[in-house]
Amino acid sequence: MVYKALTIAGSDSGGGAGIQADLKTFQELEVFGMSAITAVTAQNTLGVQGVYPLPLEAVAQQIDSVVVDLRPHAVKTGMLFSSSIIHLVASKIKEHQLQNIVVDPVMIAKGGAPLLQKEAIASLKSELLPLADVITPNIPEAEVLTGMEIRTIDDRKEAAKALHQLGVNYVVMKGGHGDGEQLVDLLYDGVRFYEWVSPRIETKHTHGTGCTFAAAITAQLAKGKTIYEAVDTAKQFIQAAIEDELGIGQGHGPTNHWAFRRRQR
Ligand SMILES: Nc1ncnc2c1ncn2[C@@H]1O[C@H](COP(=O)(O)OP(=O)(O)O)[C@@H](O)[C@H]1O
Ligand SMILES: Cc1ncc(COP(=O)(O)O)c(N)n1
Repeated sequence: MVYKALTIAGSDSGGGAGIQADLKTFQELEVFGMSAITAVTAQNTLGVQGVYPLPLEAVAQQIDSVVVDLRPHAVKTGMLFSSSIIHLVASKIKEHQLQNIVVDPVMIAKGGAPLLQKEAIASLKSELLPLADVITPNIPEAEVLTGMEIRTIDDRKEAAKALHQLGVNYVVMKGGHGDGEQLVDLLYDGVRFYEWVSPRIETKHTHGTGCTFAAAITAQLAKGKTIYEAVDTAKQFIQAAIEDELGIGQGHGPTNHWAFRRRQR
């Protein structure tokens, strides 16, 4: 059986985040990766130098081309940029009855460049989240989506419940932006919370961690793993990718997408 996953996201010319991170991660986890590009960014480890959204027709056609011929077992969304792209992606998910939808609600790049227009947040909540099986916000994204201030682990749990109420089946709240030496990632399935606690790795090379983590979850769901198993593997994948740093670029470098595979030997 060949498992297939589609990423609908922005291109990162620097290769560490976006479409490039997703495809590399799918490949490392032995899932055939396909893409529909929403926007092209000129980007490197120092920041985002340019953002060029594609015409809606181009985004629609890429999704149609992939789905009619190569139907994916799971779909990840990343940088969607505008409310019109979000509306389009939501309608394509419905039209093609796509399954295992993982929404990474990308809003800003690590350096602060906006990857989602402010006015698009309402469409993200009302149109895309009700179709999502999984959402993978970091803490600032969860704050924007819920309007809540998140300080404690209990705050995170309240926010996860609020996101679940928007129609998402599984909320995976990433803990990279919390403080302290321990990092806590949470999974909420509407009934129970599951926690992954790990030591914070001291490094500036975390460009693309969110994309890579969500892509690993998507790949595992494409293979039919449960959400718990998928998050568990994604956690090991991102831990290895951050630990075995490549140290390339002058700024915030990419993670190491082949580290997890090498550790399996
Ligand atoms: N310094 C770090 N050490 C270990 N794990 C990290 C570190 N930074 C992020 N992670 C992990 O990487 C994933 C992405 O986290 P986060 O930084 O919160 O998301 P984003 O990249 O979207 O801002 C999470 O699983 C998080 O726990
Ligand atoms: C095209 C694109 N998509 C997403 C991100 C977010 O990256 P990060 O995972 O570092 O927050 C990015 N920098 N560029």
